[in-house]
Amino acid sequence: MEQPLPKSWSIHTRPEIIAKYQILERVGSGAYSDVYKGRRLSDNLIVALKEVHDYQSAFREIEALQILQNSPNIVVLHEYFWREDEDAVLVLEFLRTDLAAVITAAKKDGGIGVGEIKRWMVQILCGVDACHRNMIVHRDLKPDNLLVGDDGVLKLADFGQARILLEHGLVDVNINPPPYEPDAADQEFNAPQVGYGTENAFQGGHGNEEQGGMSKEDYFRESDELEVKQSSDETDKETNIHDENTSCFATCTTSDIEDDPFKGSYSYEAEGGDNRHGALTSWVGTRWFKAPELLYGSSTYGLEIDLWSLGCIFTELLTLQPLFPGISDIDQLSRIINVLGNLTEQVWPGCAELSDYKTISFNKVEKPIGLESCLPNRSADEISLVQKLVCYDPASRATAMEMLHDKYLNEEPLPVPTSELRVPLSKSFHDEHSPGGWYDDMESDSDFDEFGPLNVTKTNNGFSIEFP
Ligand SMILES: Nc1ncnc2c1ncn2[C@@H]1O[C@H](COP(=O)(O)OP(=O)(O)OP(=O)(O)O)[C@@H](O)[C@H]1O
Repeated sequence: MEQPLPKSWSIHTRPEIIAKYQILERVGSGAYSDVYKGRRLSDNLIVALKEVHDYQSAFREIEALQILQNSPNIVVLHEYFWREDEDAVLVLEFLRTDLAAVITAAKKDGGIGVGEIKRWMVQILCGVDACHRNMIVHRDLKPDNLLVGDDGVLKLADFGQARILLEHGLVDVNINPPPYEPDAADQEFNAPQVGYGTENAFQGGHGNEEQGGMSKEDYFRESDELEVKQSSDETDKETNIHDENTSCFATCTTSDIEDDPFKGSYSYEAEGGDNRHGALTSWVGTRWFKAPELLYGSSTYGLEIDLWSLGCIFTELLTLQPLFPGISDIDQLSRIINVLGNLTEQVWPGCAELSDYKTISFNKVEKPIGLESCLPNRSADEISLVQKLVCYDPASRATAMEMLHDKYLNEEPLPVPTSELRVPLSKSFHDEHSPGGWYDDMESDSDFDEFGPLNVTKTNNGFSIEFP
């Protein structure tokens, strides 16, 4: 009988991984992961090895990527390694840079041409459309999570916060067969199998953005039907805040001011397991790209939160500046209100039902500055494109599919071919995309990283680690 592999505490000592991959330098880390460049020993293919230290994040990323594998603008998951009590390691296609680096480089290079902007937008929209057709809400769209290859192809990545709002079969039973057969142990959560998933596992076919058109109404109605209300208002001490930049007074609860940095960016615990029909947490996403319904604590949001983020990303492509660079959740809302005006039932019927609507109130903004002021020197079509996404009422936001048909993207100057996109040679460390700068400063979980690549060899007693 085959002996089970010994459990290891680091990617460098995982026999099943080092048997297939040479682990090269660490190329990035996030709140719950470390990412290494790797080389597949069988054919020298360069890959990214993403070691995910959080169970739920790993679960969600694998599940979403399995469904989206046929989509050209979604990062390829070659295979994954996951055994009980160990971190999951995802083997992803390696993409050298990202849209944040493109924007940073463009600041030095005198901007991005309109044809280039349009090609970036089309690629982002194709990726988001693929997600939304499969009822996957990404929940953390931002330039850093839009990876770019040397050939200019852009791919959505970092699905650690993604949620599937419907069972796959409900979208279209014929075109979206379940990507895997969970074994008995996994059925409770309908989880990706803990074990090894390989490219072969994907051959059964998955949701494809080129198939299975749904009307916008169906697309969103099905999402709406799943929305579940959660009343989790916690009464807290009232405080007045004055935002210097926006001259906007807010009355709110103290819980927001003593902003837990994690609240602004990540939390999975609030949702528990993978209860697709349960309430959703509003503690997702990165603040600058966060839709107002999330900032007001909604637990009943849908795919539209991604559309708001898209509007913020598109504005940044057009102006090379973040649209709403808030320094706390209250500051974030205050900036939005200064631009769009006060949030009322007139502009968004039903907004008073948002869980924090009554606990956060802003003084009346007599003259909102309007999105056009945030897009100086941009055309009316460009402003209108952003306005279709950055609007209060989620139901009014244009879908990714509708945006792909937008006049702006289909008229001269047309999107340039991907091969003509200027791709920066290296990935800059773009602090401006780190709200508060806190997560770039976070220490890595990997104890080896400070020492660079290590020589790890198997001995009779375990492993020998040689520091260079
Ligand atoms: N496929 C890839 N190819 C190259 N680099 C990658 C790849 N995936 C991730 N990275 C790098 O690793 C970093 C962290 O990855 P990712 O954002 O997926 O992890 P995360 O823990 O979910 O991060 P975050 O805290 O930003 O949500 C990325 O910013 C990127 O620099």
